[in-house]
Amino acid sequence: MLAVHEVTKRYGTIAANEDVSLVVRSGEVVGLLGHNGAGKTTLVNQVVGIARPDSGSITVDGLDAVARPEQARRHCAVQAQASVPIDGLTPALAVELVGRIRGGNKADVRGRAAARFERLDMTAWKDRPTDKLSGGVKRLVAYCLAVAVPTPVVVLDEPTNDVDPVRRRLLWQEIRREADSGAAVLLVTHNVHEAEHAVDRLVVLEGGRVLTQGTPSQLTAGLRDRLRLELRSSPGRRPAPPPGVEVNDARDGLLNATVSADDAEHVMSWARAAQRNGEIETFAIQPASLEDAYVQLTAAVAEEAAG
Ligand SMILES: Nc1ncnc2c1ncn2[C@@H]1O[C@H](COP(=O)(O)OP(=O)(O)OP(=O)(O)O)[C@@H](O)[C@H]1O
Repeated sequence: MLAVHEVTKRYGTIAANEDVSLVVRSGEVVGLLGHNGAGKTTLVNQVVGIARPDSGSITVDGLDAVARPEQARRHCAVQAQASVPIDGLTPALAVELVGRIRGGNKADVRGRAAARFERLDMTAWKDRPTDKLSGGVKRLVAYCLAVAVPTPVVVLDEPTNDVDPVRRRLLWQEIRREADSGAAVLLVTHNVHEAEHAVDRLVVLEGGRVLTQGTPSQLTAGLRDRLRLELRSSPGRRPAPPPGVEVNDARDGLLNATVSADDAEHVMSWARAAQRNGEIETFAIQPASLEDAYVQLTAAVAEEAAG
C-alpha cells in the first residue's frame, strides 16, 4: 500500500535520508523509530509530497507520489508533528469541515467522528471552542482531523505526544482499529516502550539510513538470553551487585543492570536475601525489551562512528 524504494534526500551536505526502503502493507502498523535528526520527518514529508526525493521512488496506493504528489496525497491521511490551527472552531465542527473538504458525505463524516470521539473518551470536549482545550486534547483532535475520512494510507507523526496515559491507550487501540479496517499505517514515535506492544513492524532510522527493520520480537531476538534487573536500594544502602550483573545505570538508589539468563537464578536468590535483610526495597527481573535492543543497536552505531 505504501512503498518507499531507495529514497535519498540531501539538504546541502546533510544526507537526511539515504537509500531508505520500506513497505507498509494494508492492515499493518509500522513504527518509524530514530533519534532526533535521524530523518523520520524528512521521510514522512516526502511520502506526503511536501518534499521531493533527490532519487528513489515512493508509491501510495499504487500511485507515484513523487511524480504526482497531489494525487497520492488524496489517498493518504496525515497527522503532522506541528499542531493544527483550528482556533475558533469546535472539534466536532473542525472534523466535519475537514471531512467534507476531503470529499466525505456529511452523515458519514459526522457518524464516524461521533463514534471516534466516544471511543477516545472526548465527547465532553467535542463542542468546546478548541482554543480552550488542553495540549493533549488538541493532539487528539489533530488525530481525528487526520482520519476524518478513511484513506488507504495513514501517516502519523508522534500522535501520542502530550496525551494522558489513559487516552494514549485508547488512541493506540484506535490506531490498531484503523489498520484492522484495511489502512496501511506508518507511525513516527519516540516511545519505544509503547511501540513494542502496538506495532506490527518497526523500521529504525539512524543518520538518514535504515539501521534495521523487523517485528518487535525479531529485533529483540539477539537479547533473548539477556534479562534486565531493576532494583531500588533502601535509603542509605548501596548493596554491591553479585558477579554476573552488568550495571547499565545506577543513580538515586535505582539500579538498572543486565543479567544473563544462566545467572538469573543466583541473582534472584541474592536479591531476595538483600530484600530480607533490608538492603533493597524492591527488585524485578524481566526479559530484555525492545528499548534495550534499540539502545544497544544505536549505541553500537555511535561507537562505530566515533571510531
Ligand atoms: N529543510 C531542511 N533544511 C536543512 N536541513 C534539514 C531540513 N529538514 C531536515 N534537515 C536536516 O535533516 C536531518 C534529518 O532531520 P529530520 O527532521 O528528518 O529528523 P527527525 O528524525 O524527524 O528528527 P526529530 O525526531 O527531532 O523530529 C537533520 O540533520 C536535519 O537538521
